[in-house]
Amino acid sequence: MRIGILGAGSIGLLFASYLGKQFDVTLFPRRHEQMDLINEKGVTIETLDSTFTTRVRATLDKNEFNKQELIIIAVKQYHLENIQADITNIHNEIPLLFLQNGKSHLKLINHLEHESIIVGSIEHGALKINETTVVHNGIGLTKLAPYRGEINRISPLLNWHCEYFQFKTYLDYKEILLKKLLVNAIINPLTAILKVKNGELIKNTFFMQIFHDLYNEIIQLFPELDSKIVLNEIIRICRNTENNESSMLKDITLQRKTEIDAIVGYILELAKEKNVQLPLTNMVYGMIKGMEKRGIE
Ligand SMILES: NC(=O)C1=CN([C@@H]2O[C@H](COP(=O)(O)OP(=O)(O)OC[C@H]3O[C@@H](n4cnc5c(N)ncnc54)[C@H](OP(=O)(O)O)[C@@H]3O)[C@@H](O)[C@H]2O)C=CC1
Ligand SMILES: CC(C)(CO)C(=O)C(=O)O
Repeated sequence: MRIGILGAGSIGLLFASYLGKQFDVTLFPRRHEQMDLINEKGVTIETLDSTFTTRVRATLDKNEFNKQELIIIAVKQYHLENIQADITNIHNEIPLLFLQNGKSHLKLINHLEHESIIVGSIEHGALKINETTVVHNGIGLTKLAPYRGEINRISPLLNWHCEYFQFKTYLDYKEILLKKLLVNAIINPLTAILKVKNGELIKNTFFMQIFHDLYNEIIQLFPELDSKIVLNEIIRICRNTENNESSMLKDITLQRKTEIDAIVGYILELAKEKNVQLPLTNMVYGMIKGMEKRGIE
């Protein structure tokens, strides 16, 4: 199966390293410099117990999209607008897989005319440390569900077994995205504000109290979910990715824009519609927006 990966950041490199062991992978980075380095050195991954390099191709040639049998979109939410035209030009019969945190990408996806669109929720922790190297800091699942069309179009991927890199399919994309939204609404801003790795949130009793308070405030918006089960899932992901720096902490450290609007902003919009006050969530949102502004100025 020929797989194209659009975006060669933490997640793009993570997917390329594992999938490149089994499939014919082409990475589509944004910059020439990164393309050359990937073509020269391959992609190296550091896992808990080993380091290995996978040879994959990298290109900036967008015509190559249409030679793929699956395109994985591994850019941030706020990059999607810039690549919307590229995605629209991909032939409609090529399946697309979107891996973004948050839920804002659903608006863009809805406008696409592709026959098969899959959305994913990643529970791995990954950190790009240079243009060709990623550290796999937390082993988790990638949950996939069809947004439109048949998920079986990517059955070679679904049937492939790799111990540290597993996929599981679900029927209801709304449920997996909503649960992941809650994971990111708690872990990402708190780790970015407190400047701690994910595991610290559940090891430090004071941080854990803040975690619970924020969670209890947000979960009231979603009476359809079992509060205890979701809480345990968030704690499980924190534990599995204990050594990871969340993608939001990474963005704040590098003074980049974060995905706060697609995650916490989305929840605040929903609260407004439901006429529910979320003071803690508002505060957390303001803190991240303020830190972002300070970084960008
Ligand atoms: N990292 C993690 O542990 C996890 C991340 N996620 C989610 O996965 C998604 C990707 O995150 P992550 O990999 O961490 O983000 P990164 O910021 O590490 O990577 C994003 C990449 O997209 C590239 N990019 C931006 N615009 C373009 C473009 N026009 N063409 C090609 N490439 C482009 C950037 O290139 P450049 O370097 O040139 O700017 C960058 O390499 C996010 O939605 C995130 O929330 C989900 C779970 C875990
Ligand atoms: C799974 C988790 C919390 C890993 O850090 C993540 O989604 C992120 O960092 O964005």
